[in-house]
Amino acid sequence: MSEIMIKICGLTTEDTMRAALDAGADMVGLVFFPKSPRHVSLSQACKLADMARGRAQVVALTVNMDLDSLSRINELVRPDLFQFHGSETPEAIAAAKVMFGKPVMKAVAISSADDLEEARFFAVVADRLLFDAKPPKGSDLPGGNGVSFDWDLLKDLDLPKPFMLSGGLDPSNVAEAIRRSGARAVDVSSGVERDKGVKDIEKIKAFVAAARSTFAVAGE
Ligand SMILES: O=C(O)c1ccccc1NCC(=O)[C@H](O)[C@H](O)COP(=O)(O)O
Repeated sequence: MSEIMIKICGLTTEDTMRAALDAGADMVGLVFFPKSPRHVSLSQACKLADMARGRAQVVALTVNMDLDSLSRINELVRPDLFQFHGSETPEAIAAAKVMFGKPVMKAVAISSADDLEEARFFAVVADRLLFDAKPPKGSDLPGGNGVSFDWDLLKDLDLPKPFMLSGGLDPSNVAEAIRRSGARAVDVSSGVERDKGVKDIEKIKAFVAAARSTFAVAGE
């Protein structure tokens, strides 16, 4: 496995999925949230997941979804892990983990050091945490808003589970974000798009290259 883990989230087309896989993404995210411009139907998701299987981990991203709907995604799409990006409780996350027997990642919205305390509750049940910025006021989306938070807050963070950094990353700032936060895993959506919900192949390649080269420089 690469030394920096890279997730490209919100892929909706075969071309952009192929670009993410060819660029060497470790994880690819499929969004199941109808309000999102990146929402995929179950049939689209099955096709995209089949392309990725064996090349990258397929992440099913959901927001406050009930167990029946999660089960349908699990059976049909067969993701490698679930990402919960809503206000799911630790109990709901634990229930899904037991039911599906798969790793789960919980998104935690950060705007100040106090928010990191919430992460400690989720670190008990989730396999990984994903730190994202709080959504701007009035946003319909709990994530994928292209907004960043103070990366320095994560420096020297002592948690029993690994974390992934997300929120407002792009090819031009991912290097600095990795250096300042100490993250060993990064996630991007808007920062590799040319329009809201429309991924850009060149930006995907540039993001993966920038994240990987940063780790090599930082590790010297
Ligand atoms: O991407 C979405 O549309 C989305 C919708 C609902 C919940 C979460 C969503 N995305 C979450 C992600 O994993 C994003 O990659 C993460 O929030 C970073 O997004 P961005 O700031 O746009 O890179």
